Amino acid sequence: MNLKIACIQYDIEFGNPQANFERVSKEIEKTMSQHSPNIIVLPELWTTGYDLTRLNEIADDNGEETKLFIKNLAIQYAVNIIAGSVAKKTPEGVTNTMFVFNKSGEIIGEYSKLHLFQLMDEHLYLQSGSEKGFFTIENIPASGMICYDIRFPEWIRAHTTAGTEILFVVAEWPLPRLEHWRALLISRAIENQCYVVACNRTGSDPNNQFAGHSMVIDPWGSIVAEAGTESEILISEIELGKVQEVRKQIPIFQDRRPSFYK
Ligand SMILES: O=C(O)CCC(=O)C(=O)O
Repeated sequence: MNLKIACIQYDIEFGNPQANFERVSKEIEKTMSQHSPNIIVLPELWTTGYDLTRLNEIADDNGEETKLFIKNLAIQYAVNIIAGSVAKKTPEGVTNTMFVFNKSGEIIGEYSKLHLFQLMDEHLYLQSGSEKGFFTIENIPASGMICYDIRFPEWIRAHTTAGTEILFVVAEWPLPRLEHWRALLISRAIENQCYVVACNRTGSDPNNQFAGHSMVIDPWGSIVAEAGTESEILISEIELGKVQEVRKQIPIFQDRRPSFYK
């Protein structure tokens, strides 16, 4: 089975959800008319950016506005959407949360970032999630990860030992650590023998310049597609059969010795 995937990497407007909703609506319209993918992926915190000090004002109450907006687009274009992540206001605080919609507009996944990134003050303004990132998309077991999560191979392993074949990563990854981004994503694909589909943002905010370089990597670790540092729609086609092929050729999931890893 082949799937066409579009990662929409763009320059998020700092602290301006309305402008970002409008931008994403136009980008999805363009993506669908030019490429008709099966799945669209957006970056991390795409409604607000890292405007953390104003989250109380601009975070989305229980994610309701985002969910309605994405649901309508998914139905209108009959497309699955990994809706990056957004600042979701809950009674316990604000989480950095991914919503996943299928092409009928049903919500099929929700994941809140587990590892908060202290270098960008996330721990001061955000609450960590506590659930795994599993969902099933087009009958394929998949998982969502958010940015800093990719530095924790044990977290990702907890998803791939349970069957994940595609790892969707959404990010606001800064340019000075571009080579970490590339190396970590390629490593996660090789060691887990899964597809990695990673969507990063471009541009800058008052504190950081971001790397772009959204990437799609196959289970052998080969790069299927990679964007540059500017805004673009990165299109790729993935062949799901490759996951089982690679897992058969080098059977790491059978050869693991977890009793020695404690
Ligand atoms: O780990 C890194 O270097 C970047 C992480 C990050 O920017 C984030 O989690 O938002």
